Amino acid sequence: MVCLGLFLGWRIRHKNEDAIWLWGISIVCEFWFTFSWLLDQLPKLCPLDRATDLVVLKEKFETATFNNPTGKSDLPGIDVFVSTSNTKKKPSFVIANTILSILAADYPVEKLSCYVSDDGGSLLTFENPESYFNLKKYSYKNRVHTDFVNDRRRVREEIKTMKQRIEVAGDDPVESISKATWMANGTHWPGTWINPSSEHTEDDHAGVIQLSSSKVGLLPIILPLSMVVSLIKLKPPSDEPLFGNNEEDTPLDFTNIDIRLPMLVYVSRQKHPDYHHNEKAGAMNALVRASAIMSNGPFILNLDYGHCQGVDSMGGMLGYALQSRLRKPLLSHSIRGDKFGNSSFLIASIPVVELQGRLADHPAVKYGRQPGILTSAPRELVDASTIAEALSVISCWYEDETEWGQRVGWIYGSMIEDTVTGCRMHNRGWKSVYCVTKPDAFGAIAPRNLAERLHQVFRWATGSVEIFFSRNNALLASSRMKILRRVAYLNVGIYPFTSIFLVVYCFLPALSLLIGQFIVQTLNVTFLMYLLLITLTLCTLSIFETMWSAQRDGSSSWMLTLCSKIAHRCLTVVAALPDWMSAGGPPSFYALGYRSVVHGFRLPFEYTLFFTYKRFYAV
Ligand SMILES: O=c1ccn([C@@H]2O[C@H](COP(=O)(O)OP(=O)(O)O[C@H]3O[C@H](CO)[C@@H](O)[C@H](O)[C@H]3O)[C@@H](O)[C@H]2O)c(=O)[nH]1
Ligand SMILES: [Mn+2]
Repeated sequence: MVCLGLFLGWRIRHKNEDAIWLWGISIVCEFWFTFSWLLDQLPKLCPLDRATDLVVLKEKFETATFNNPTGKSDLPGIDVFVSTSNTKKKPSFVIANTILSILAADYPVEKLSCYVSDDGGSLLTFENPESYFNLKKYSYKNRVHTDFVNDRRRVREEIKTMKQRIEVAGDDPVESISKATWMANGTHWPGTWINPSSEHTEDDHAGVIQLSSSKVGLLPIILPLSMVVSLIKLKPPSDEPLFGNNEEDTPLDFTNIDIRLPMLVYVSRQKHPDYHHNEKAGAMNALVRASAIMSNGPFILNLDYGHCQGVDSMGGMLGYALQSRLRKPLLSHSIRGDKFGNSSFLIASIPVVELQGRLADHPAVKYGRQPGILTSAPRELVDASTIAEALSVISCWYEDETEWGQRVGWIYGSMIEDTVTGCRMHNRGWKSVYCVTKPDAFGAIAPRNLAERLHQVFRWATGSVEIFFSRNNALLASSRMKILRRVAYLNVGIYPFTSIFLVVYCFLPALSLLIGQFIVQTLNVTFLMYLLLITLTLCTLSIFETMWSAQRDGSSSWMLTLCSKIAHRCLTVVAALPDWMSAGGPPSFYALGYRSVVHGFRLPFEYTLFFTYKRFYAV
C-alpha cells in the first residue's frame, strides 16, 4: 500500500505536460487498479482457520447417555440438494459420482436425504463406466485387498450384462433410450421426451418426483444410478442396521455389511413457458419445499452436479453449525487461512453457511425448518399422499404472489444467485464460517476449455453487474453487514468495471507508438524503480502467503514444501495468465455493456455462450 501510495504521489507530481490527456487517462486507470487491488486485499485481512474436532462431535452425539440410552445417533438431519440441468453438457455419470459420494458419506443414513433436481426433466442419457472397467492394468493392482479385485471383476461383469440388455432393446443404444420415454411400469414419462412433443419439452413439462425406495420407478430414470441401485440393492433406511446376506441375487457379498443407504429422491419441477423458471435458484426453491414435506432436515447442503464431497465433510460442517450447543469446544481456531490469492474464496464459502430458518411457507410445514432443531425422532415413512403434496409444491404457479425468490429462499434476479442469496442472508444477520477441512471437503469440475471458461466468467460478470445495479448492491446493505464482508461483496459487484480500465490501459502503449508520447515525460530511473519496487512487493507478498499456507499444513520440512509451493505458484501464475487476459477483460466488458445498455433484457443461463462468442469473435 505504501509503495502504491508513493508511486501515485510521484505520478501526480510529474505530469507529462506535452500530452496531459494521455497522462490523465493513465492516472485514472492507475487509481482504479489501486482501488480494485485494495478491494481484493481487504477481505483477506484477519484470516481465521477453523477445524471441527470429529471425535468430540461423535462423543457428544453418538455415545449412550442418560437421555440417549441406546447411543443412537442424535445428529440432526441433513437434506442434500444436487442440481443438474442440461444432460448433453453435463454427463450423467458425473452426477452419478456426486450422488455416490453423498450416499457414501460418514453420516447416519437415516438422517441423510439426497434430492436430485433435474432441470432437463430428461431420462438421463446412458453413459456407461466402460472406460474404467476396460483399463487393462489398473493402479490398484497388488496394492489392495484381493476382495476388492474380485468385487471389481464381478461389478464389471454385471455392467457388461446390463449394457447388453440395453443394446438388445434396440439396434442403436441411443435409440433405445429414446423409446424409454415409456417407463418400465408401462406409463409414459411425464418429463421431457427424447423426441419432444407438446408438454414434453425441456421448458414445458409436468413435475416429477421419484423415490429410490420405489426401486421400479427409479430404474428407468437414472441409468447409471440404476446400476448402482441394482448392484447394492437399495433399501429404505431405518435407524437399525440392516445386514445383507448372500442369498440375494447380487454380484457382491454383503454378509455382515450394513446395506442401508440414505433416502434418494429424483425431482424435476414443473416447467411452463408462461413462467420464468429462474434457473438454479428456482430449482433450489422447489427442492426446499419438496424436501420440507418429505424429510424436513433442519440443515441443507447444496451441491452442483459435479461437486463430489469427502466422507467427513458433513460432520465437519455441522461442527460449525452446532458449535453453540456444545459446552466442550468443538472447533480449534488458528489464524492464517490457506486459501489466499483469490478474494472470491470468501464469497465462495458463503453457500456453505447453514441454511436454516423459516424458508418453507406451506401449511404442511407451517413451522418450517426451525433453527437448530434436532430431529431425534425417527423419520416418518413417505407415502403416496406425501408425494402428491410434494408434487403440488413443485408446480410452476406455486410461487405466484408469494415472496419466494424475493425474500424467501434462494433469491432471483441475478445469474449468480449464490452470491445474492448469501448477501441477503448476511444482511439479515446470518453468520457464516469459512470451512477448511483436511482433506478438502469438496472436489468440483472446472470448465474444460477456453470457450466454457469464457462462458462461465461472462455469466459471472453479468450476474455481478446485475447485483451492482440492484438493491442488493453491498453499498445499500444494512448495518448488520460486517465491514470487510461488505467490501468483499462490493468487490464482487464492481470487478467487471475494471475491464474498462484494463482495455483502455492496454491500448495506451499502442497509442504512444503512434503519437510519440508516453504516459510519463521521460522514462527516468525513478519511474522504473517504482515499477520494479511494486513488482517485487507483489512477489514478496505472494511468497509470504505461500509460506503461511506451508506452515499451516504443518509439514515437517516446510522449506521443502515452500519451494515446491513457490514452484507450483509460479506455474499457476504462468498458466493463469492467458485465462486472466481472456477472461478478466473482454467477457466482463461485454457483460457490462449488455447489463448497462440493454438493461432489463434477460440472458438465458445456458445460451450466453452463443451470445458472447458470436460477438466476441466478430469484434
Ligand atoms: O436452469 C438451470 C441452470 C443451472 N442449474 C444448475 O446450476 C449449477 C451451476 O451451474 P454451472 O453451469 O455448473 O455454473 P458454474 O459457474 O460452474 O457454478 C457456479 O456459479 C453458479 C452461479 O452462476 C452457482 O449457481 C454455482 O453454485 C457455482 O458453483 C449446476 O449444477 C446446474 O445443473 C440448474 O439447476 N438449472
Ligand atoms: Mn459448474
